[in-house]
Amino acid sequence: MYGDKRYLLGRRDGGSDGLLFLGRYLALDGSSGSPVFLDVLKPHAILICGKRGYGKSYTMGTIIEEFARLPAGIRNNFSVIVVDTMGIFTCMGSPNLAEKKYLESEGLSPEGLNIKIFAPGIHTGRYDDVDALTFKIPSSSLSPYDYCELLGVDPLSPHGAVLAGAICSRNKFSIEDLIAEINSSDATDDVRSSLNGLLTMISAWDIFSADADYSQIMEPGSVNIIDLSGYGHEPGIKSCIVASLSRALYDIRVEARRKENTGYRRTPLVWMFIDEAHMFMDTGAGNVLINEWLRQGRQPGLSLVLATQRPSALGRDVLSQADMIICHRLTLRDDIEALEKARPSYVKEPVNEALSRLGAIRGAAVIVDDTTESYHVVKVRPRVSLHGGGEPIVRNVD
Ligand SMILES: Nc1ncnc2c1ncn2[C@@H]1O[C@H](COP(=O)(O)OP(=O)(O)OP(=O)(O)O)[C@@H](O)[C@H]1O
Repeated sequence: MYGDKRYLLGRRDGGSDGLLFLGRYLALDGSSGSPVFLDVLKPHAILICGKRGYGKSYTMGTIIEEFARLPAGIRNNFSVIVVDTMGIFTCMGSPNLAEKKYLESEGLSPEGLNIKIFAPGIHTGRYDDVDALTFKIPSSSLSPYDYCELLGVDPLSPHGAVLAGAICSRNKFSIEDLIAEINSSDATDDVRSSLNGLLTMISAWDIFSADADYSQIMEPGSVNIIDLSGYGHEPGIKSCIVASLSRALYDIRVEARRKENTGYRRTPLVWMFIDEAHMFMDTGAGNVLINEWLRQGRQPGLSLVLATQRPSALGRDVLSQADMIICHRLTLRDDIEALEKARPSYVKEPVNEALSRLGAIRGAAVIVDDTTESYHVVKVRPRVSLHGGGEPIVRNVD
């Protein structure tokens, strides 16, 4: 189906195991050429960027699909976790029937994938045809600083001090335990009542639990979509969830890695996908993602795929730590300059020239691969499962 010649990104030595089919080489005349594959035998940090509507989340979905389609022997090494801020990956359980012909031209056919969808308790009833599982984070997985950020409280204020005291007085707690602890403290009435109100508000978000853990999303071979789109107007809670998740998964994998040195792998390697990643970079979540996942994630086997419309908002660290950048059409000067500053010496062409080769083709991307020290122009393959990110189409309803 793929022919003889192929391009393998993210791996120097060949081999046919652990490959994701990403798409095909895109020639200047728009015709497609040899297939392009991504390695998953080693951990990777991948940044997908591009202007609105040119294929970031589609490409992310294609990579997720390829994990779901890996043979079980390889797939069971991984747990795939998708932080879905807009609820656009939740329809991957349905086939992409609209692209049947296009898929057939690639030797593929429409296919709904075996995915698990998680959502906060108050949002699990939003799905027509799937039973979403309830997602909770352990209340104790957030630091006093995270809580202060979430509640808009200055950590150095009396409110911050009382809150930190209540959090640090127990190893495991529910939000109700924190409220009780604060009510029985010798804080002033003013501090007690405002913390009470704020904690009651976050308790209503139905996401915290004293007993939650992440075992459900760490099943070998599983593809887990965590739909946070119900928290549309509360970016603070989304970043707390990402902070909790990324910190806990880091700890789980560091612990597992120690045991793997002497024995069998019981805890899967993690590939975490985060769309709209710029939302998280200036928060506690961004610290964990940059310092623990991007800088130290290789050894514990953590791979991160970030997508953003605004690479300039991610900061230099993210651009320099990514070992692969998949860049769809970009037109904002700030974003092009940010990538230009991070351009490795083996990319001979200035970024704006390389990007001009893409034209306005949706799904076309320049891929810079640090492992093979090369860059390529690729058209990402069509999706076999339904993509939820397209614009709604206006129809004449007369
Ligand atoms: N590789 C591709 N093959 C075919 N169509 C594609 C491809 N990539 C993108 N498209 C088309 O472009 C549309 C927009 O892509 P996508 O939803 O990924 O945009 P985006 O870059 O994530 O935008 P936003 O920033 O608004 O989320 C898709 O709905 C799809 O119709």
